[in-house]
Amino acid sequence: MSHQYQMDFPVSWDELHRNARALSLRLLDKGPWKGIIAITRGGLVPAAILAREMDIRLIDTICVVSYGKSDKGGTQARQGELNVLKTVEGDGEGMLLVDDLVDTGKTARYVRELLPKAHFATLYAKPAGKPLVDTFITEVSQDTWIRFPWDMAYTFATPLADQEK
Ligand SMILES: O=P(O)(O)OC[C@H]1O[C@H](OP(=O)(O)OP(=O)(O)O)[C@H](O)[C@@H]1O
Ligand SMILES: Nc1nc2[nH]cnc2c(=O)[nH]1
Ligand SMILES: [Mg+2]
Repeated sequence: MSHQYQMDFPVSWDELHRNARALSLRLLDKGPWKGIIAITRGGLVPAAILAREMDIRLIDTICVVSYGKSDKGGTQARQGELNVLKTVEGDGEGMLLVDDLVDTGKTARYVRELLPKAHFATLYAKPAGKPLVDTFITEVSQDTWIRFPWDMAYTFATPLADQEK
């Protein structure tokens, strides 16, 4: 987590599932959809839940790597380049483009340019990226780092009274 993030926002599997179902409900009303394009890797789990809820069988991916990883395993401020490993054909018409979140909007800007007619949906949005998303569920502040359940493990928590001041 880089210094620009002051707050930690851990998301449980239950919470993620609930949010993904809420997103499905919103998107069902806006369909019909031909298929889903998941933005790897973060969009993969949300895409699987949406596909199940909306009975969508056609799932494609845009595979991107964002450079600028921090030594804590998090992602630094998005100054780095996007390395595109796989893209999709067409203009995205009738397709749902899915990611877990928008932060600075760098990834969103790239995929929107690539697929201008796709409907871009995320579970979480921060203010800088929000204008680039068509549908999202939960807004968090720009200085919040979201921790997804696939990045976490159950571990011992030191009692507050024993923690160093
Ligand atoms: O709005 P931005 O500043 O572009 O940030 C948002 C992107 O960052 C995260 O992906 P990341 O590049 O960390 O890779 P991952 O999905 O493989 O974990 C997240 O899944 C979004 O795709
Ligand atoms: N896990 C995670 N990845 C990100 N990439 C950009 N912002 C975030 C965030 O808040 N959490
Ligand atoms: Mg991602």
